[in-house]
Amino acid sequence: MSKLRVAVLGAKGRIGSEAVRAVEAAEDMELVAALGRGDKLETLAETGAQVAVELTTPASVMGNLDFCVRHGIHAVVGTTGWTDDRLAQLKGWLDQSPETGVLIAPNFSIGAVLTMKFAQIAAPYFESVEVVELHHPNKVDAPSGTATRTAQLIAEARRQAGSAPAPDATATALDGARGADVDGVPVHAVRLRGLLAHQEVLLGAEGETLTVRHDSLHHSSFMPGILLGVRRVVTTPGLTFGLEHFLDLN
Ligand SMILES: NC(=O)C1=CN([C@@H]2O[C@H](COP(=O)(O)OP(=O)(O)OC[C@H]3O[C@@H](n4cnc5c(N)ncnc54)[C@H](OP(=O)(O)O)[C@@H]3O)[C@@H](O)[C@H]2O)C=CC1
Ligand SMILES: O=C(O)C1=N[C@H](C(=O)O)C[C@H](O)C1
Repeated sequence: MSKLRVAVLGAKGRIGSEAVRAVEAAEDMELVAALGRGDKLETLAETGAQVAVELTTPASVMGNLDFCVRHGIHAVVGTTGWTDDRLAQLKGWLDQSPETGVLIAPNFSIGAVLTMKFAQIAAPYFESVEVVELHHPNKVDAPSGTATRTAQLIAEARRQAGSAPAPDATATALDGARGADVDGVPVHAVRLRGLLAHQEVLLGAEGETLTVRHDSLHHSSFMPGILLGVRRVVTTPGLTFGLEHFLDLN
């Protein structure tokens, strides 16, 4: 069986360098390119890359995906910063290249994917729900992509169930004190030396609370999800948003 030809973009970064090692260690994959900032994207075509693993920055990701999709190179994307406008632009590119697949995974770790699922299930059963994400202080975006997605999924679950808005009597507040409002769900971001990537979903009802917490303690937690994404994206044309779709959780 021929090996999947894989490239990593953002190969010198925190998660990118771990992904390079994971692809090199995977028996069914061959690392054909490891690109950093300033390296030519043409290398992807020249080396015959079938899948690009995109782990750069919100400022770089769109240019890289434009190139990949135009060249029929599938992509597995962990980079954050996804807005409705960006997703619409990407879908437009994919319409012009209907055999190409792109997976965007707000989080590649199984625990984080399950946290999102559990939060979605629990959200309609509690009056109050808030999300707290905690990350290393080198992270450039807030709130995290995972927390944003979690809040969107919670909001959708509550909408579908006809849940009332969460109670909150706050009449005065300093800017930011109640967090960011993501689809009506407060999301709080902590940046702390010593942390990597952590999230708590706090749910409250009369007389009880439920906390769903996940901790990524090392970048290795993201690698099985990235490798699964690479294996599945080559046979999944179009846009897939969320690793759960490749885990058959839906
Ligand atoms: N989905 C998931 O499970 C996870 C997602 N992430 C996300 O992945 C992204 C990267 O995170 P992290 O590794 O911590 O960040 P880093 O800053 O450590 O890494 C990003 C790397 O990308 C490089 N880069 C920037 N632009 C380009 C470009 N155009 N082409 C190639 N390389 C480029 C940077 O170079 P330079 O240093 O020169 O700028 C840097 O080496 C973030 O958006 C983060 O949120 C992170 C962990 C898990
Ligand atoms: O920047 C990080 O480190 C991470 N980014 C992703 C996010 O924003 O959700 C995934 C994980 O939280 C680590």
